[in-house]
Amino acid sequence: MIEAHGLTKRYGSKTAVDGIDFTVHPGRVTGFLGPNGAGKSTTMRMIVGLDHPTSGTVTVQGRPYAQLRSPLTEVGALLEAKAVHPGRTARQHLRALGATHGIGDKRVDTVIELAGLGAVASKRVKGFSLGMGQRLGIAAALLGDPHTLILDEPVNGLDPEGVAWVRGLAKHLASEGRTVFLSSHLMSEVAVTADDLLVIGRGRIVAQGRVDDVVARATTTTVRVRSPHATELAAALSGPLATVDAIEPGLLEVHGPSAAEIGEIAAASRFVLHELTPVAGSLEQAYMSLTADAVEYRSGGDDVFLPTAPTTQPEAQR
Ligand SMILES: Nc1ncnc2c1ncn2[C@@H]1O[C@H](COP(=O)(O)OP(=O)(O)OP(=O)(O)O)[C@@H](O)[C@H]1O
Repeated sequence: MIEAHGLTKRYGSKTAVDGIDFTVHPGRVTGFLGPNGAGKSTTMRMIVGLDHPTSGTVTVQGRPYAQLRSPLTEVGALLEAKAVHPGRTARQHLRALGATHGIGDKRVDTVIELAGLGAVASKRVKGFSLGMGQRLGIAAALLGDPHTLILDEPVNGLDPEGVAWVRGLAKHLASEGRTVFLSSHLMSEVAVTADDLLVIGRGRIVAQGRVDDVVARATTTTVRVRSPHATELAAALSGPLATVDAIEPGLLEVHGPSAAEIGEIAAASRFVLHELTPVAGSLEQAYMSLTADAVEYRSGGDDVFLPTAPTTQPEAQR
């Protein structure tokens, strides 16, 4: 379990993490989401003692990282800025790490195989692709068979097989009762991997809880309604509490009332329904809505990619 109380980190005048409280539970995968610069890496670095809080505390199994007796066997971390000697091979790197904790070659070989690095274990790390480097970082995090895993963007640079591997691995580790805390910008991946969410924006927690609950609170459920009486039904439904979009002839998307309420209204007017489907909001929609006010580095609009309109008429039209 990871617990933070009033956790704060300031760099000069910049408050990277602003007095946050959260709990990351064992036996679950917790996704850590937030826009660029929101404070995710800083928070993770504080959990593993690479940064010191300006104020507040963060503990793993009730203790600050610095007080853990055998850190590598208690907390495994994959953080972006990892120190890997480029001249070492993957196996040498893992053996050197293991040696600090009395972890033997057998375990090193196990994590090499687990991470799919068998074919390149004797190659120097400086020749590694981004994805191979990620796999090595994950192998290092697993080396001590820790009860808590902190993974900062673990799927960054991985091929589809690697992404699926991380997904399965995270779920498997959680099913063994371990605490798995991972950050990602890939909403589709988090949606299928995480049980819980912690969403941060500008250094503050903007949402936390079970994925389904966070999504349900941050989005509205839309109901797809197919009916030969769509036009009349749309008129009957429209009001201050409902918005109705006509998608195509005979198909409506209704925002506001529940499927049951729509069914009742349709029945009262004897409108036949061919479909009545609640469509839950997506994690991406929830994320966009939760962090809308917290995005510091926003992309330009679509128009920046579009060619500018010609200022002169083409020859043929003159
Ligand atoms: N060592 C540092 N010195 C000064 N400012 C820092 C330092 N580390 C982080 N920051 C600032 O703290 C804020 C939070 O950064 P952090 O890297 O934690 O964000 P993040 O959520 O991990 O972002 P990303 O998704 O882009 O990785 C940013 O404004 C960043 O510029």
